[in-house]
Amino acid sequence: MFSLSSTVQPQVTVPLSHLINAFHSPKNTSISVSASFSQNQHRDVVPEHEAPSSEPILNLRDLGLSELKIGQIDQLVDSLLPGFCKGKNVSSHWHTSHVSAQSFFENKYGSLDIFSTLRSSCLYRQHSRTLKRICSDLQYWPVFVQSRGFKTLKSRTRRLQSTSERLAETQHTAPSFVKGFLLRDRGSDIESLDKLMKTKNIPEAHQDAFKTGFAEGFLKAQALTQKTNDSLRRTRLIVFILLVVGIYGLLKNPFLSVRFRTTTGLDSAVDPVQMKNVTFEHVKGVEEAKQELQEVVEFLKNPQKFTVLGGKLPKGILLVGPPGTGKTLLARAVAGEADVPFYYASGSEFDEMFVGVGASRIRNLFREAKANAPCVIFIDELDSVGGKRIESPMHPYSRQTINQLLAEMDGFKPNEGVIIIGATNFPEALDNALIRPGRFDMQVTVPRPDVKGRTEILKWYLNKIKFDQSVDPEIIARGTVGFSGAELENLVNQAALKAAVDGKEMVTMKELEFSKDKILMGPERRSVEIDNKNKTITAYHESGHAIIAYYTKDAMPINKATIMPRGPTLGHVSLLPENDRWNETRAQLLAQMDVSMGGRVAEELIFGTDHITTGASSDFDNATKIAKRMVTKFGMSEKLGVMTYSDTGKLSPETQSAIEQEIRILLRDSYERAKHILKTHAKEHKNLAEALLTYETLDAKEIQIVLEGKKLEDCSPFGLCQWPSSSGNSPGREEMPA
Ligand SMILES: Nc1ncnc2c1ncn2[C@@H]1O[C@H](COP(=O)(O)OP(=O)(O)OP(=O)(O)O)[C@@H](O)[C@H]1O
Ligand SMILES: [Zn+2]
Repeated sequence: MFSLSSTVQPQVTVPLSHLINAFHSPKNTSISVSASFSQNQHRDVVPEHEAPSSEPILNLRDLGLSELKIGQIDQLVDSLLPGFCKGKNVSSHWHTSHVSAQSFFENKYGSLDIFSTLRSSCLYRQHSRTLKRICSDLQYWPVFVQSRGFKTLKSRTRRLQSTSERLAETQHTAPSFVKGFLLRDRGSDIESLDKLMKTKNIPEAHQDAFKTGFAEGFLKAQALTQKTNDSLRRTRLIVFILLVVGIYGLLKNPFLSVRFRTTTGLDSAVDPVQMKNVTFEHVKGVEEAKQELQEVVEFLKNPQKFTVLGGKLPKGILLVGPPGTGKTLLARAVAGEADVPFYYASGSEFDEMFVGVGASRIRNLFREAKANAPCVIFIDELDSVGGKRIESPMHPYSRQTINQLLAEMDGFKPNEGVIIIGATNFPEALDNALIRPGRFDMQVTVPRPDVKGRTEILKWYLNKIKFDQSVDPEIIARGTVGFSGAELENLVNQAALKAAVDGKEMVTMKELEFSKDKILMGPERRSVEIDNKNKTITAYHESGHAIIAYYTKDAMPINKATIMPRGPTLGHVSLLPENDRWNETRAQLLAQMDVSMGGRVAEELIFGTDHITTGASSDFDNATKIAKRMVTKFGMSEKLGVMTYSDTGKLSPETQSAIEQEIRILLRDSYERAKHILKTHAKEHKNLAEALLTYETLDAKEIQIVLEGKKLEDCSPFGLCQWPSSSGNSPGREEMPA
């Protein structure tokens, strides 16, 4: 007797000892997968003498029986059950057709149709009903459904053939560990042997062989389960190693490690950076701040010099100033000058949603720094960690973090060699406890650079690029009031990019002016189609501003006039103060108002009252602001006297109307002065507007040439004209009326 167990394709498993006697020696084949059975279900049916654990278990295919012929099956049955086939040579209709059916099956599936082979055997012919039922049941028997874990297998009643094909395919393509998952024990799906034999009415005589077959299958399944478990264990080990390597890689990646650090708090603060390459030489235009920090450098270099006299140096230094003025650069320079480690931390790194994470980062940072003293700890955006200790849903644990910072600052001695430099744009937002003596007790202001500082910064960054000798950094510095060091660096960089785009070999004033205007007013809008009428209005409007600026003594010198649309404007005139203005005189304020009025006055004089445009609104804004400040803040109105009026909404109606009256008078007078100048210089006004229509942009020298009545085309680059000095104070300037 033999039992059938199925794998990828139906296989027949028989007790090996019987088979070896009956047939030729076994062949090894590639993969043999047997159905797995529940150990609990079948352990009791394994005959001990039949299944020694050392005996290799093979199925028909292992034994080279996939090419089983009918005669061989009969022979097999005969050897297993002597006399079983004797005298039972019953002819069958299968006999004539099985060869073609079998070869068809082999052609189509590349393997033997074991069922048709079985059907042709004497076993089948003798017990056709029983075996037919077994064969047909086996096609739906759950033992075949080894890929039940797959969603593609929709029901238990799927046909054996398709299941086998699918599994066969998976076997070829899937890696071994997947196969392990595929072939996991499905014991609960398998009917017990006793039950099966009862329901299938197996004759008494055949039951032993059936049970033996089952036992063989069971042992086979056990061997397979062992193999699967090994492969799973190997897979888990590989996955674990990959995971460890992956996490290590993430931590080593600088960008990711920062992210990791900010989200886990598992790190030990930051790695120190040696700042040898950044010194005070790299920081320009902030001389006072550098001088103040020089003594800190001395302390870091030679702490004994200070401790001998019993002096104490501040533990913390607070750098206060607008963004981009070089606070971080200064802190780096302190570490670089002293040649000590520099620990950088941004306040926002300590701002955490999770309790204790921010505080633990502070602890780690200070622990590392103390271990490496002397050193500099720099905390950027100090206000985000050391802000006033208020409970807020946005920063639920800020109180804890700042307390930790205070504790750490108290926890080391002043002369321990750790200097903490904090930077903030909002010193007023800092917690008072943080700025008391003993903590951040030294405050250094880092302001926006003045014209001298800007010139130095521009020169520093110009020296890093190729620039033409005609470039005058001071002119750019004068036109960049309020620019920070970072903005000036950006200006030079943008000029270099522009020169590269235009295919120039070096940066000239043109590119520097271009990038300045771009930063101040937005990019050029060359693509904007402006009709001639509007262009003409713009040219006369801008010339109006330029003429007033040129002929008014206290106005700032002109730098440039253009009718190239840029940002929200259709054109503009830029004026350059000779120096940064710390104070402005009444005459200078009135001159600024007059220059603002020049645009509208020009429109009115040239095109008539009915054709004035909306283009002067920002000019009026500007002029009105100046007039209002003169009256309400600077005590420059005779009628209202030397008094400030801060909240004009709370003033009496009389005072309010008096203020309005004064402002109106100032603006009206300004308008009249501008009108007078433009009427007086109508010819120059016209020449300048036409030059602008022709050349689009004119610089200070070109404007002066036009206003002196010369033609620009006569002044070739070969020097036919004498360029006037660039001081900007034209000889034609009129005295400002009082
Ligand atoms: N005074 C300066 N001299 C030279 N370069 C400067 C100066 N100020 C700023 N820079 C340039 O601008 C960059 C940014 O400056 P930095 O980060 O030091 O400014 P910050 O004051 O710390 O700004 P924030 O307050 O936004 O942190 C610097 O790396 C440097 O290249
Ligand atoms: Zn204007």
